[in-house]
Amino acid sequence: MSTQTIPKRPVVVSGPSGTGKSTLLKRLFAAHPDTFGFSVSHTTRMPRPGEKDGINYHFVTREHMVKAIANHEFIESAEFSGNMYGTSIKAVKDVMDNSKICILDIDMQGVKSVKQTDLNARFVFIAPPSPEALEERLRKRGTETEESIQLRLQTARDELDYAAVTGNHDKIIINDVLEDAYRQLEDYIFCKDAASALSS
Ligand SMILES: Nc1ncnc2c1ncn2[C@@H]1O[C@H](COP(=O)(O)OP(=O)(O)OP(=O)(O)O)[C@@H](O)[C@H]1O
Repeated sequence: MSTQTIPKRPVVVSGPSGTGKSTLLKRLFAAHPDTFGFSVSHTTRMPRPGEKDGINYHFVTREHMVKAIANHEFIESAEFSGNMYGTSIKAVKDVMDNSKICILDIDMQGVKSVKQTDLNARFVFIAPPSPEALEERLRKRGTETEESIQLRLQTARDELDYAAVTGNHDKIIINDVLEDAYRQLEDYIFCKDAASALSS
């Protein structure tokens, strides 16, 4: 690795479900174990035995979370089985303060939301080689029902339309051959390609 300073700007990685984000990120984290940090999410659910506040989650009341969301303190939030979960802007800043690059694997709404903040993030979109390949990956993964696959493919169309607009992302990587896509991601994050040199 060169001595060039790597920007600590958060990197937002988005793309349709099944396009390979988790696969690429898992590899990135394994290859660079000390470079990246994760933002600690908030939740209104009770801590499970052994879970620590501020480590596993920021455990907060529903009242606190509702107020903070109304106050635009959150990038994204959602409700699952009666509990609220979300990522706050401060949680991302905490990662930066710790001299780590925060990677945010979020959806299109999350991307738009990050753009409204002062996080000065870089935006990477992971695209499938084709809609057919995306469908095949979702089916092969074997984690979704037919209904869920259809929903994901429908959402993918909107995400691809959004990504087709110049300027919405700083870097678009087509995840066809995994090895090639991984190299492009790594090069972009570590500023070894032209696009990142311009945007950092
Ligand atoms: N370049 C590739 N070629 C073929 N298959 C791939 C490639 N990249 C990932 N896959 C496979 O595609 C499937 C979907 O990948 P993955 O789970 O990483 O997607 P994701 O974008 O993280 O999805 P989600 O948003 O739903 O979490 C996995 O089974 C993975 O092994």
